[in-house]
Amino acid sequence: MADFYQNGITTTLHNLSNRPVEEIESELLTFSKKRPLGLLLPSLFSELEGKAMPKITEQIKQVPYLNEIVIGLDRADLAQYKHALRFFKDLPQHHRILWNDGPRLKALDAELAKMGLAPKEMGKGRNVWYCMGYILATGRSESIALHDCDILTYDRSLLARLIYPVANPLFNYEFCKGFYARVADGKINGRVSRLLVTPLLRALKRTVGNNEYLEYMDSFRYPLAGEFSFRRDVLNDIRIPSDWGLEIGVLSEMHRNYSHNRLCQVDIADNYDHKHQDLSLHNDQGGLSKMSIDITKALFRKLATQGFTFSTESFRTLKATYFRIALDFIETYHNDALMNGLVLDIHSEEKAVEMFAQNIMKAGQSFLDNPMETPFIPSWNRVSSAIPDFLDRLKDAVELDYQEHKQ
Ligand SMILES: O=C(O)[C@H](O)COP(=O)(O)O
Repeated sequence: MADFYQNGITTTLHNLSNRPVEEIESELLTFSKKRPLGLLLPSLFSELEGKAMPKITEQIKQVPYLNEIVIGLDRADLAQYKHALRFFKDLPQHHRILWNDGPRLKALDAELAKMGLAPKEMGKGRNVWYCMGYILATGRSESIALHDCDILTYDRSLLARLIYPVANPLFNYEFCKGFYARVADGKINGRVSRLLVTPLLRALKRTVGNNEYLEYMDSFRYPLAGEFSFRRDVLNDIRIPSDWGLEIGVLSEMHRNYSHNRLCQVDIADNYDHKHQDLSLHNDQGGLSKMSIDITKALFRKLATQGFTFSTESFRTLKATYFRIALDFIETYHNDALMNGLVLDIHSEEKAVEMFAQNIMKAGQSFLDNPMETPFIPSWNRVSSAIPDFLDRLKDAVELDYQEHKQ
């Protein structure tokens, strides 16, 4: 059971009563008559063959209130796309799969690339972006939830709690971020969130000075959660990064576009486990190392748009401040773990913090070397203004793929 503390400037909706999921779902069903509800699932083909996705799909089959499910499928050849069509076939809700590697969607991507409008990197950001365009094109959903496809502890109450704040017509939220405790197998996980993001935000507050944006970011209990929900109009004017800065980038965009009372966060699960990546200590092009660089750059870029100037010296100071704060956090997490009978390996935590500290310098250097380089994908408003019928053709391409290959 959680407490009811409101931390910082973002409204927090807690789980104070463990309401039965059926009860929430029956409310959602009523809401869905006024605000049709959708679900966006960005997935890799390999996730269909993993442990999490079959269970997630079984749970979603029982969800009564969804008007549309949009699955973005990455890294699938034709046989794998057909496999995916079979995999999702029994979903009772209307659903379509964006076969991102298929010839039709690739041709559309090439058309955008010619005009400098296509995402520059493959990955979850790109996948989510195309699915968002598709949702705009179908107009079938008014409020939409998005969650990762590697959640091992998935239960359909996660979805119900995630979508509720943007589904209830009495609420005025445009966007809602999920949070949970990433505790599994007797361990406290969430290494990047705990050991990089929170201490870095605290260090930035100390070095660049207290700033409303940093306060806002720090008020999210799990800023890296891949789970969030939003009203459809959010999609027109959002610029999302195609790299690992996606989650931070989405929060930053919400900060730019809406006032605080339109944003909230919600407790969606008692615990959460997912696929864990390697730290990737010796290769900053992969694993949590690349993730930490992308995330740090996303924060620097946002602060630069607010008029802050950075230099090698300021990054050096930031690194030192971060390092001290992060080491103190390890002690806090360790004590929390001990009291709860959990395990926390101080040595691996310190190794992670040392790597993140180095990556703050790398992110800083890369920011100084290439100030104009951004991973942002253009907003759908911009694409539609350049190519007015693009969204319709995206919708048609998804439908043609489906009609051609469904069995
Ligand atoms: O949320 C995070 O911090 C990263 O996704 C890493 O998570 P993990 O430590 O649970 O693998």
